[in-house]
Amino acid sequence: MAENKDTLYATDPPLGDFVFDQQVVDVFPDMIKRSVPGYMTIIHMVGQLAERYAQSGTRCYDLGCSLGASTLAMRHRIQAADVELVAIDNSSDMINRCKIVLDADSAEVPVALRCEDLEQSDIENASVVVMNFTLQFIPVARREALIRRIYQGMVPGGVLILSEKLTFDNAHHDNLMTELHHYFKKTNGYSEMEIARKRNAIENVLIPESLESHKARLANAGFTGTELWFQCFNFSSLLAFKPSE
Ligand SMILES: Nc1ncnc2c1ncn2[C@@H]1O[C@H](C[S@+](CC[C@H]([NH3+])C(=O)[O-])CC(=O)[O-])[C@@H](O)[C@H]1O
Ligand SMILES: O=C(O)C(=O)Cc1ccccc1
Repeated sequence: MAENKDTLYATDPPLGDFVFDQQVVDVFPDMIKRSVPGYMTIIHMVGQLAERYAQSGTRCYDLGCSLGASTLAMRHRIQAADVELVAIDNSSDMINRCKIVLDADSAEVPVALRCEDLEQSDIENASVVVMNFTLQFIPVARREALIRRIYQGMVPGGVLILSEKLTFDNAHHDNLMTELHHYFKKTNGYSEMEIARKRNAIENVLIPESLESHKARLANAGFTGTELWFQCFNFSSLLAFKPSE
């Protein structure tokens, strides 16, 4: 499928709050690659991690799957027998396009695609759960309940891969990371105007937290061995484990 360039914030009048609608779907692969440093590395490693941690007879979840990048990476690498992938997103525009992407792929692991609010979804018998830049869109006060439900739905020895945009408690470091991220976007062809408008559009929608807050929440829910395995500026990915019995 041809990849359309993201020019959503280049045109007047500027769009309102950011939503995952058809306009975003049409440019999403280009948008996320030019906006999230390390995105392709993280997707590649999600495949490797799923290969290692997927257990026979269990499910692997992609929560906030968008166009299914993590689902496809897992589907291409999982070797364990009798594994089902479950890809969930609450944007029907995303899910409709994701179905086309998955149908065009011939790998064998079955995928159940669900258009659901992941705060209401059943999560059961999961050996791998991926939340790749999705928790950041859930209201902060409801994040703990969701992380607990994920933990309850996992099998012993299961892994959660949690990728998030971060804030930093030190205001100087926080500004620096934001500047470095914006410079990354500039080098990827976004204008100062596009960067500023997108920043406004996501301000009330994408709420980043500190690494310490994420680690504390994961520990409260029962996860152990939480490690930061990837960071580029204010974009990160964590591994968290449900202990083996
Ligand atoms: N409550 C919710 N329930 C279900 N889905 C939701 C909810 N809230 C937001 N979403 C969905 O979470 C996704 C977040 S994008 C994930 C990228 C993908 N993981 C990727 O690896 O390419 C990240 C980004 O664009 O920064 C969108 O598709 C939303 O519709
Ligand atoms: O674009 C940004 O500035 C971001 O922080 C990342 C992002 C990527 C895709 C959708 C929303 C936010």
